Amino acid sequence: MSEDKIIIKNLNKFYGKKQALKDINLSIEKGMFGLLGRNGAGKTTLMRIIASTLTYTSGDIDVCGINIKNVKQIRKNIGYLPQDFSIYPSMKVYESLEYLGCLSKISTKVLNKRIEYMLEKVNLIEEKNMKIKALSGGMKRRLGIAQALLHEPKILIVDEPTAGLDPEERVRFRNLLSEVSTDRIVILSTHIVGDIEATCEKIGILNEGSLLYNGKVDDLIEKANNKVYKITTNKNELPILKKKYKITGMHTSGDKVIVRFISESLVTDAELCTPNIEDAYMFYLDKTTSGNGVEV
Ligand SMILES: Nc1ncnc2c1ncn2[C@@H]1O[C@H](COP(=O)(O)OP(=O)(O)OP(=O)(O)O)[C@@H](O)[C@H]1O
Repeated sequence: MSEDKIIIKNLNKFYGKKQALKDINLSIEKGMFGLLGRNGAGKTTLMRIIASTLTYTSGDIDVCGINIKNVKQIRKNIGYLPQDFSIYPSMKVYESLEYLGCLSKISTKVLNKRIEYMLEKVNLIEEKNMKIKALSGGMKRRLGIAQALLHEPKILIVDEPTAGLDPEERVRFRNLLSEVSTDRIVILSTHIVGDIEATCEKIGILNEGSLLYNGKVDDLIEKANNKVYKITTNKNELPILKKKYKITGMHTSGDKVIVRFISESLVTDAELCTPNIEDAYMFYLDKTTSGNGVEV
């Protein structure tokens, strides 16, 4: 049903002469959807257009049965955590949510209950009287999720949320996103492949404004089957390997270097490995942008 989906048709976006999105066709359903791409691929542009904070040049978008032109209705249905989320540093956590809730015209009676509920959910109840400037980076991101969900939207859009977080906070944040995606659409935009692997069943890969891949993570990984190898070598041999293959990982141990790489043809003196999403992403990006094409 279109009430549960975001449907994007022939979407184009120009900034002056620069085309940031090229004829995007995409359908996003309930659950976590990962939007992956290099810096400048067009992720933020797409996120902001869906969140109705940026206009598009041509095409059409339907957000849970509402046309994108109906900005007021769209905003009621969307919670957005931008890449550069910031709020008055001298405000306290609870106070800031009260302030944002008032701006969203949530009645005071409902608002206090929602704030308590959201602070529990994002694990910030003990910090509710702390000033925002005293929060850690991870806490600030979690507060960002609380503010984005305060008006109970059907869709949550999160742009590059884990940059700069320590490993424990990153895992905690990812788990929070997975939890909130059980009853809504969550779009996670990132260039960190590990964030996607841990949370998303479906992904889209953007490159220079074009959607290169749209489908299941497992199907993408399948494409790199029998193409990922591991070899133990020494530092002198490294430049030769780098010239010959696409390197996806390197681990130094004393004089030895263990190199993980992609090869389309059989490499008899290296060990074949099970691909992970990072290998598959590198393989797919390389194939589809080198002009050789990839079997789909
Ligand atoms: N306001 C703007 N004016 C002109 N060009 C822009 C503007 N905003 C973005 N662009 C360009 O559009 C392209 C897509 O940018 P966008 O920020 O959407 O990419 P991104 O995938 O989110 O990158 P990042 O991961 O670095 O945030 C880039 O080439 C960028 O330079």
